[in-house]
Amino acid sequence: MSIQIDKNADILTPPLTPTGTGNQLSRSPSPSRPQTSPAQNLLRLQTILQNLPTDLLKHTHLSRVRREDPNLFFSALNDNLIGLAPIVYTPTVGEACQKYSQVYSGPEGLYLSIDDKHRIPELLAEFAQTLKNPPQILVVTDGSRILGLGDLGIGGMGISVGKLNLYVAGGGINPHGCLPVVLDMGTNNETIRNDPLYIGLRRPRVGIQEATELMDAFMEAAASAFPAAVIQHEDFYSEAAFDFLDKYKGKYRMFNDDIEGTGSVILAGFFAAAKQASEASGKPLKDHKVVFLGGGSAAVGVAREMMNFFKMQGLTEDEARERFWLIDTKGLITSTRSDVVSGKVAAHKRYFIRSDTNGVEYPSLASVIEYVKPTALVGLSTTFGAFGEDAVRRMAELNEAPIIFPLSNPTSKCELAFSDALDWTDGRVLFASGSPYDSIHRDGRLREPGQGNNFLVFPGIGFGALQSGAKRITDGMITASAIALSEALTQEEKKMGLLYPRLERIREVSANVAAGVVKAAQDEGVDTNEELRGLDHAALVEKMRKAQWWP
Ligand SMILES: NC(=O)C1=CN([C@@H]2O[C@H](COP(=O)(O)OP(=O)(O)OC[C@H]3O[C@@H](n4cnc5c(N)ncnc54)[C@H](O)[C@@H]3O)[C@@H](O)[C@H]2O)C=CC1
Ligand SMILES: CC(=O)C(=O)O
Ligand SMILES: [Mg+2]
Repeated sequence: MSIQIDKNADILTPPLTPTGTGNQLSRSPSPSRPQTSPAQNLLRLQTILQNLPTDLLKHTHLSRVRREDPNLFFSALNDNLIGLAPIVYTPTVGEACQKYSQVYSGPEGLYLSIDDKHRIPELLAEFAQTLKNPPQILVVTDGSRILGLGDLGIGGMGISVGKLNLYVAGGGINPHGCLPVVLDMGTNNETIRNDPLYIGLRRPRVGIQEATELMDAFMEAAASAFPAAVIQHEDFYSEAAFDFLDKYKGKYRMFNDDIEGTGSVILAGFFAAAKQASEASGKPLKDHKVVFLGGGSAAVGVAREMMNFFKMQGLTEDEARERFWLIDTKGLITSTRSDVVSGKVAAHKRYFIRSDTNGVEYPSLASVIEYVKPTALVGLSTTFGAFGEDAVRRMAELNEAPIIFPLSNPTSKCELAFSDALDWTDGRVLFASGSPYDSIHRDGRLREPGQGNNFLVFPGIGFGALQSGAKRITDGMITASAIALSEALTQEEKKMGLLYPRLERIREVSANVAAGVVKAAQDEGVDTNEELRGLDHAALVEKMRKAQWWP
């Protein structure tokens, strides 16, 4: 398959109208068309959504609305983000990616094929000419690890679109500056490959060498065609994710959302949770012990970023690393495990290998909990229900306020449901999941689950990088995004014991995150926007708020 360019829908939304407002609502009404007001359109859309029987149908209907009338789509999202985020994003976006070819109704972004790897610059230059506005944010995936659902091939386009929906709704990026991209490198998922409706390449996924050739060409051509844009890498399988991040981070204005965005959001939630847990136990913050179920891009990215928590408590790097225990399908990652001894263990796991287990192996979560006696459990294992009743009850015996973050997406892959977490810990759990759960009334009190999902930071990271004109997205900018998110909690939210700010305030929170990112870019000397220099946090937040796009 070659590049697909739809000149009317080549970017998340249709092109701008001649009046430059980019939406249908502002067009002069045609005498032959019935009149309808924006308020009526919004009410009509809400009514239609209420009457559609499944979340997938709501998702596909909303996708169509976004392409036809972005102003209406983003009005609806802003009006009810809590209700619609689970439809346009996780969990429903997972099903939409799985069934992408079955419900496909037209191009939503840029589809590039491995077959075209030798003419990527030419294709991107041609594509750039069709755009009325240069893209500001590109979200690119190869579809190889979509949420916890595995290789979905070209269906990965759905996740690029979903992320950009939240860039607009949550971060205030102009939708006409959003470009979703999927790189079609084949797929190892035989079910979708054999589906007669599949619209991607019907062949096994290419190896890492060929994938890197396409990525090299894409990164170079995208940075050249859209020099001001931020490029977000999304849902690459873990080995590729780390390889690409290491290779491009120092060269292009890019970041990896699963490694760095997730690292940031979980560091922020852990600041709040560890403080509450230590207040309950009387134990120092530096004594927290964190067990991860999972050793992929998300787990290693989060553990790496959470090292900053312990360094801030005065620990050295080696001491901070000692606070983490990572479990993968073969058990606790130890220096004596056979794949480690033979050198076969994936490179990204090596940093967290435990070499203090005296030759004893810990093959299961239960055995690691007994050995470590952790204060926190983090799930990034793609395994539904992996935090079972015994493990959770044991965490509640060991801790006054156990920290349990089942973060795998979508809900069908989540390690622990919120209701079970409350039941099995007598309500003492400090909880955050990757996909949303409803609040629960318990013991006369409303318990609100945290949503530890990178959507709380990536819009601010991208927006801050854009506004500061950052040449690169540094580690310091990522950590600053986490600190800004944790500091965005209001007194009332803290009093309620929340780990994250409420979603209703996402625009304000994203402006705070972006301001933190801008300041870090300035401190690290990678910013180019001189106008923002010398401003304090409040003034930067004000600048970010004013720069946000509204429907
Ligand atoms: N909440 C959030 O914001 C985010 C959540 N995630 C979620 O994290 C999950 C993992 O993503 P990646 O690390 O990129 O995937 P991955 O597939 O590379 O990693 C999964 C890891 O879990 C391990 N694993 C699988 N089953 C296991 C089991 N039963 N017991 C112990 N370990 C097991 C595997 O060995 C592997 O190390 C996905 O579900 C994804 O949706 C990813 C990014 C952000
Ligand atoms: C949230 C996200 O980025 C993921 O689950 O992959
Ligand atoms: Mg992701």
